[in-house]
Amino acid sequence: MKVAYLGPKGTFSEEAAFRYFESDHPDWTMCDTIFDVLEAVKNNQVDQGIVPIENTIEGTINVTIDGLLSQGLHIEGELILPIGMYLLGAKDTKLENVKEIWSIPPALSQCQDYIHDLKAVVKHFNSTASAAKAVKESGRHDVAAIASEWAGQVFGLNILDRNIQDNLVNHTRFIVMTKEQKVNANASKTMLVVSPGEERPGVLSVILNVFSSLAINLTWIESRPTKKKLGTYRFFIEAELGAHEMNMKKAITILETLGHHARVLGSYSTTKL
Ligand SMILES: O=C(O)C(=O)C[C@]1(C(=O)O)C=C[C@@H](O)C=C1
Repeated sequence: MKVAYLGPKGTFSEEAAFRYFESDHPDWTMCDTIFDVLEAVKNNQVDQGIVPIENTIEGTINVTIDGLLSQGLHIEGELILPIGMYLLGAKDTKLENVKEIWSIPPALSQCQDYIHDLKAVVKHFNSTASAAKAVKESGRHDVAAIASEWAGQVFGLNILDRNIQDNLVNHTRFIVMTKEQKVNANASKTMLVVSPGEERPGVLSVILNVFSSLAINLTWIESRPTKKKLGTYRFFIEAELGAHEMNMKKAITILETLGHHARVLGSYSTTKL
């Protein structure tokens, strides 16, 4: 089995991948960007890919949910990983001399208060670990990376500060994706994307009522623009019920009867670490 994740060595995605597939011993493929992971699954270069979808502080990772649709992928599993952000610098770098902080945008957003207090400017990288690698290679003492403690060890950087995220309790939810949809009779959740049949007042509340009337609990909802016309959206809805369950099948049938388009993006269970 081949599995792709966001590299280089030392990313949070790597930790998520290693822990999720612990006993499977897959062949690993490291990709340069989150989108490249999605594309590797779509192009059959790998059997599965694991990518971040949501963080406690930063919220939704849009490249993931937009890419799920554009690449026609399915969700097979989910893992929730605790995240501690570390400020890492080259040997002899002093915290008071750090003027620039490098990392991937979701990681920078998770540490906004800290960066503001430090009055540092930010520079975007494709991952926390690629930022850590660049700090090491730069040889500079006025820059630091936000990354994991493990990335610090991989690239031989010193810890300037630890747990610098805005909220101490911080998690990122990762999803495991495949190209083909598989039926999972033990799934406890379903992710749907619902495109309203027509834009009219209260359309979202009509859609949500379908779930509440069947006593289906929703765990996540995100609206994303259709990218075709300003003010038009589709809704990602995650429900706490497997797609094989009678009530979930009913909900989908009712949504379709009401003229909405409902597509199952996956049905899966959660692994919380
Ligand atoms: O850059 C990494 O280390 C990643 O695995 C990506 C990512 C993300 O984009 O959310 C994953 C978990 C953390 O929330 C921060 C970064």
